[in-house]
Amino acid sequence: METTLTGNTFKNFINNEWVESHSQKTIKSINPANKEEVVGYVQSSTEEDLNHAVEAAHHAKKAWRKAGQVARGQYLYKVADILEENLDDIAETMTREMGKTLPEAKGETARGVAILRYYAGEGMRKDGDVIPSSDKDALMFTKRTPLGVVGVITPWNFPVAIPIWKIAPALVYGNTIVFKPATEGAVTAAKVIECFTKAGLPEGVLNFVTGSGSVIGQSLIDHEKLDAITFTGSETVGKNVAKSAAARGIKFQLEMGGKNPVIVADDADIDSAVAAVISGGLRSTGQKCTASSRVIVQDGVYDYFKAKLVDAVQNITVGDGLQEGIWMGPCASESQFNTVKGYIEKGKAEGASLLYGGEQLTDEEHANGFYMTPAVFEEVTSDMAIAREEIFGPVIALIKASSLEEAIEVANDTKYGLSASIFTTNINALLEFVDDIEAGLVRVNAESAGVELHAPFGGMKASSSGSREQGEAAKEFFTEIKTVFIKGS
Ligand SMILES: NC(=O)C1=CN([C@@H]2O[C@H](COP(=O)(O)OP(=O)(O)OC[C@H]3O[C@@H](n4cnc5c(N)ncnc54)[C@H](OP(=O)(O)O)[C@@H]3O)[C@@H](O)[C@H]2O)C=CC1
Ligand SMILES: O=C(O)CCC(=O)C(=O)O
Repeated sequence: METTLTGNTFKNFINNEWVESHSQKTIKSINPANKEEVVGYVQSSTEEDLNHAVEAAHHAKKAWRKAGQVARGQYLYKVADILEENLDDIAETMTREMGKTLPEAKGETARGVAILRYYAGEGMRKDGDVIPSSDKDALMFTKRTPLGVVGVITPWNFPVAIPIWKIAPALVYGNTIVFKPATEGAVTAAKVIECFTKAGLPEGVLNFVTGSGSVIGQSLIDHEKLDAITFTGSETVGKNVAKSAAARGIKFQLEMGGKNPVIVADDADIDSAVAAVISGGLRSTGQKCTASSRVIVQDGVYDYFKAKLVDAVQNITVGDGLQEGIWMGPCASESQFNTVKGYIEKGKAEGASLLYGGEQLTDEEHANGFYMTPAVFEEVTSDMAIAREEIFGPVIALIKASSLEEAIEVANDTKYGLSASIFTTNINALLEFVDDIEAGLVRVNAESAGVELHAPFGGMKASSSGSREQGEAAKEFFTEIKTVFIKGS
């Protein structure tokens, strides 16, 4: 990739220029597979940098709104092509920066390309409806209008897909942006932003500022010229984002944690259920908000399912995600590794039984990385921390249930409600599940993770702020509706 960015130091992008922070300081991003390796340096930005970015977005908003939806969509087609040309480099950077395996990183980057093309197409779709007026001589219609300057705060676990599924709809519907990525994924994010910049967006339309969440993130939300904020990350930070945004009366959208259940009924296809729990629970080292973390198994198949699951988990290869043959990479950071380790200890202390894994790998090949073997607990009860709190790591908790009703009750016994899945061949059971489960994503004979870019994405209860992202749902957040009534004089 051409270096509008210098070497492995990545700058902020403000008003169409790559600029250093006023702090003259950078933050080091390291490889979780090998902590000795520096992936790059990003700017440790100040409030002053952030203010420049918001001012730039504010000045650009009128012209961008007036550019029209069709023209805005055309930019996104260009970005998609540029991202596709740079897919290998960006995917490799993602693997080196946050640890997911290269095939997963390539898949995610390709998904970013597809999301861009989907929203590019939105450029040519309707932006309002004609509604018959009770006055026969009048014309009444709705017209969608952008919110203005939108703040985008994203996590590190999908450093390409999540920023794109927020930025692409925000842009096509006419908003300008200040984007603050997770520090842990900021080098990858800078490379994604470079694809946008190469498409020739007008000055100030897309601004990129890296730095500490508590400084840059909070100042962004509190900025008087910010018109809306979209956030994905932890529940703790999300709640604070909501409080600050509500205090200022701006629109906000939050996607936060999950404690996603998978029910395995007595009549399930056990091989499919095992494969789905492994993929849903352990892909990306369990670091997905949609990850399967509680597996509620009916007692008729419990022992058979458990034996097959443990057998399959034992075969998982853990290592550097850039290497062929590695199925699961390291935890994304030392702090994430310590969090997971803490939950393994808590699980044991609270009386759950560790069937397999949960061990730090310290041999020569793994000594420099944040590697943990995938863990499977049994005898887990709903009151234990490992059954209640989002771990965001490779930990599966098995819970036994004696009936479908009990399984659904246990599944719903959580403050979260993002994704839930059931494995059954009984139509009545699946219909009951679809009806009774408290989750935004309801999956039958499919893993709890896995998101379709053109379908609404989001959760119930503490998982989201009630709104949905992606597909057509994005339009609801990134626009407001004007109802226009016109009568000739
Ligand atoms: N739902 C999901 O998809 C995700 C859930 N999580 C959950 O959160 C836990 C912790 O992960 P973590 O990365 O620390 O998540 P955070 O919620 O801390 O980070 C998410 C984003 O918010 C930013 N941020 C941090 N503090 C503030 C603040 N006060 N105001 C505004 N923005 C802020 C972060 O910046 P910075 O990186 O600079 O701190 C990052 O860009 C995980 O273990 C997991 O349970 C995490 C990631 C994704
Ligand atoms: O399951 C997925 O593909 C997306 C999950 C997600 O959005 C997240 O973990 O933040």
